[in-house]
Amino acid sequence: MSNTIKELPAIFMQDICKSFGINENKVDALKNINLEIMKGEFVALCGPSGSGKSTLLNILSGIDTPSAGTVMFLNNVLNEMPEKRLAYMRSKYVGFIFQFFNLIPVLSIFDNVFYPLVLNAHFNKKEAKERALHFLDSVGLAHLVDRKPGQLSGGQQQRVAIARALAHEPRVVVADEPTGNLDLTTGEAILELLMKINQQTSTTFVISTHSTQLRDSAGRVIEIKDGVLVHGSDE
Ligand SMILES: Nc1ncnc2c1ncn2[C@@H]1O[C@H](COP(=O)(O)OP(=O)(O)OP(=O)(O)O)[C@@H](O)[C@H]1O
Repeated sequence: MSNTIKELPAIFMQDICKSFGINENKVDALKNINLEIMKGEFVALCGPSGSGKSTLLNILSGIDTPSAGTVMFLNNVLNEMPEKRLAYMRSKYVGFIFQFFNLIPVLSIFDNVFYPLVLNAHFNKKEAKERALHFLDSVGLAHLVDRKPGQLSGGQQQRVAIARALAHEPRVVVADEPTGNLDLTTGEAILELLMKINQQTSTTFVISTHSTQLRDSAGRVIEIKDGVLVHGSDE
């Protein structure tokens, strides 16, 4: 008998369906999705506009709940979890990166990373300060911490968002078109940074993208079309 114990996936989805609206307005955004993503994977989620990428990311990270099926995140069943525990799971184990950065414009770069650590991840102020400075340094922004987001380039703002997403050392980073608002060269630099972090920390990355470069570099490509996985699923 083999002694090999199969590693549990970071994310497991079984027969996931998600519908929005009712009657003639009903949209079946996800149809019977089956998917496993292992710890440390770097996954690109590709598909045309409206194919269900954001919906899939929202469900696997506990932002939204499925209409049917089972979703497990780090061995916790998410679909019936009370919102309070879901919020705890998200703040502790997930880092989010968005297309439009979602930084708070009135706060400094430092405070954009520092406050979520104190308010959401419940670090004390000393540790939050050390972490904020360390992660801003690791994305090459130590010299800009006193600026406001509006005083940075798009690529620099996305680096702040990456530092914010990583500063609590999440198990999974979910990025919804992180290079979608950046020029090609800046997008490539951001992609390289994400891949470097993935290799150094074995944090799991799930990234929705239209970028061919990201698709070519990812460890695995999952393709979705009209709410159905057409490539890269577990069936
Ligand atoms: N809150 C909602 N209410 C109603 N319909 C929704 C909602 N969110 C998404 N949809 C619909 O679900 C389908 C999938 O949308 P989703 O945003 O997941 O696509 P996407 O692949 O991320 O698109 P894009 O690349 O343009 O961001 C679309 O038909 C969309 O109109």
